[in-house]
Amino acid sequence: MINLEQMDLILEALPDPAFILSRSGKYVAVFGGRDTRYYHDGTGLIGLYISDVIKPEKANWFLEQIDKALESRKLLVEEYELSNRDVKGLDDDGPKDPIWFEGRIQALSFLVDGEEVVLWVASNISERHLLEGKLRELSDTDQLTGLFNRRKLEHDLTLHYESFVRYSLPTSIFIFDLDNLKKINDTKGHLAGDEIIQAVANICRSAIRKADTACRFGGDEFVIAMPNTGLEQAMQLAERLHDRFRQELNRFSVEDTVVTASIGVTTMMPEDRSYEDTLKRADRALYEAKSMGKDRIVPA
Ligand SMILES: Nc1nc2c(ncn2[C@@H]2O[C@H](COP(=O)(O)OP(=O)(O)OP(=O)(O)O)[C@@H](O)[C@H]2O)c(=O)[nH]1
Repeated sequence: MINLEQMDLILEALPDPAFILSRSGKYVAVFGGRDTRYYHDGTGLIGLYISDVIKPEKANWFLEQIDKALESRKLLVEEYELSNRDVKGLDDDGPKDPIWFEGRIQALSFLVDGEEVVLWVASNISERHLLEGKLRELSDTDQLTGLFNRRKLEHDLTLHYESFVRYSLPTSIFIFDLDNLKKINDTKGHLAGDEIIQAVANICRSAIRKADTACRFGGDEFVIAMPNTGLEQAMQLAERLHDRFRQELNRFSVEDTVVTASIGVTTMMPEDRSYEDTLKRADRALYEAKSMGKDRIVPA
């Protein structure tokens, strides 16, 4: 049998800190989480209230989670970021960078000073969080150019289409395809072609706003999605981009062959049943630009 003294030692040896918190946010007790490579010592918080030590917005979030766990009586699992600078009264020993925590919050079946309480176990998941972020970035990114890939474009367009349906916020789209890349590949080699594709990506990156999604759609085809942008404004941006391609891709010319871009431009319209309809219209405009002799912009 484990005696009370041993129970205390077990609680102190818990790898992750376990807080007992009251409904009003009082730190009633803190156990475990003693390794300063992972955690700051939380014992100085005992007797204080969350709202005394954490800024109001974050403190409110903590209080809401306590409420939720007390109401549901079920295990609540939440991820959050916190640094020792966010919490008054913690000492400097412990990780310097903000920590990502997974909080596991469970209502307890007794009162402390007449108040309901929860057990809040806070596990440091910073490494996992970082890895997840890197994986997300990799799965959204085109390797050659660093632009977004088709998967990310489709994700963003789904959200933009919802905004369009709900709030009539228009999203415009360019779809463009390089002209004559095959000739450069065939005469100067595939690496020269890669360099052109990268140069195009750099131009796109420097021309777009933060909210826009520039994506390599495949091969020598690119798409830019611009939320909150109508057709007229999109046409102006397309002209500007097209001019820059003309100026900056000139240096890759081979004999009389110049790499240019054919661009189809459109915007979401009420008859579009999904973002795919918008993309298809832009693609038809691109096809028209190609068949009219390339190196031009066609709106649809
Ligand atoms: N170097 C390089 N070439 C690529 C890459 N992806 C696609 N291409 C080439 O891009 C060309 C695309 O085909 P097309 O669009 O028919 O070729 P194009 O000469 O641009 O023809 P037009 O669009 O009609 O002007 C093919 O030659 C592909 O091999 C890539 O990642 N690197």
